[in-house]
Amino acid sequence: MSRGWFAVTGPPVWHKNYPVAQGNRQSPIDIIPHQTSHDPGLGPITLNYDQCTSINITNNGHSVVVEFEDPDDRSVILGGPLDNPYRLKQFHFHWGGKGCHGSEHTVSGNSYASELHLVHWNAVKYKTFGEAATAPDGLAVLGIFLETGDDHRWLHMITDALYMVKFKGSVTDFKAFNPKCLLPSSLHYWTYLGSLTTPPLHESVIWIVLKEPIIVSEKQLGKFRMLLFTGEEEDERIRMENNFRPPQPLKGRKVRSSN
Ligand SMILES: NS(=O)(=O)c1ccc(C(=O)NCC(F)(F)F)cc1
Ligand SMILES: [Zn+2]
Repeated sequence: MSRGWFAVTGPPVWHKNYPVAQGNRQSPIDIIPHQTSHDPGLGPITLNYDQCTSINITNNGHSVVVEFEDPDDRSVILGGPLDNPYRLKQFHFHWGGKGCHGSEHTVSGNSYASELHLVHWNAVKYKTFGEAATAPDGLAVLGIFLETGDDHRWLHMITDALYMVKFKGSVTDFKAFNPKCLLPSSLHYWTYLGSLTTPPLHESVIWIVLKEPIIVSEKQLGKFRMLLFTGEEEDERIRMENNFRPPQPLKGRKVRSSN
């Protein structure tokens, strides 16, 4: 079947401009639960999001992103594999085409319908997000799988805003949204050292992937597919879908399990 636009301009050709695409700690990966090591020293993660300040929602041509104010430690992730608190910067999603799965990480070769990434940065050791994004312990991304089933009671707050950011480069206000409403009931996780999954693919991410997916409806997921990869001024309208990178070689890395 014809590989989509993202598959032609996307992952298979990234290594030409970003040789790190073939590096030793690339993401995503296939997580094989029984091959992960349970590390009793690995504590629980804590998400202090109650004082978070969301700013806007934007279509950056790769995904739809909700950005947060990060002038202080008002909203952080801490604990687990992290030595410092990491500040919430943004969250975004990856998804498939109609009926196709679209998560980035897979579990025993199985992919989920979609994957939510909450991106945090180490403001203790680095002065800016940009600096942290190039450091080996600069970022911590919390990955949450989305599985289709009933409507998610809060996801409509995001999907209702998507028509405002249909075109690449569009942005609209998105205040007072707390992503805590998008978490599953369990915070049990797998963790490993990896990278950004889109160019420049910096190997700067401590990945924390939750084991329990959240449930959203096919209808809600379908609204993400009305977004476009292309800008308002472009002739060709290319639907934003299948914006996920496939799993990358583990290269001997250990995946640890919280329990
Ligand atoms: N899909 S992901 O791995 O969570 C992911 C998270 C963040 C970024 C990002 O900020 N790129 C811009 C930067 F940092 F300047 F390179 C890209 C991908
Ligand atoms: Zn992502």
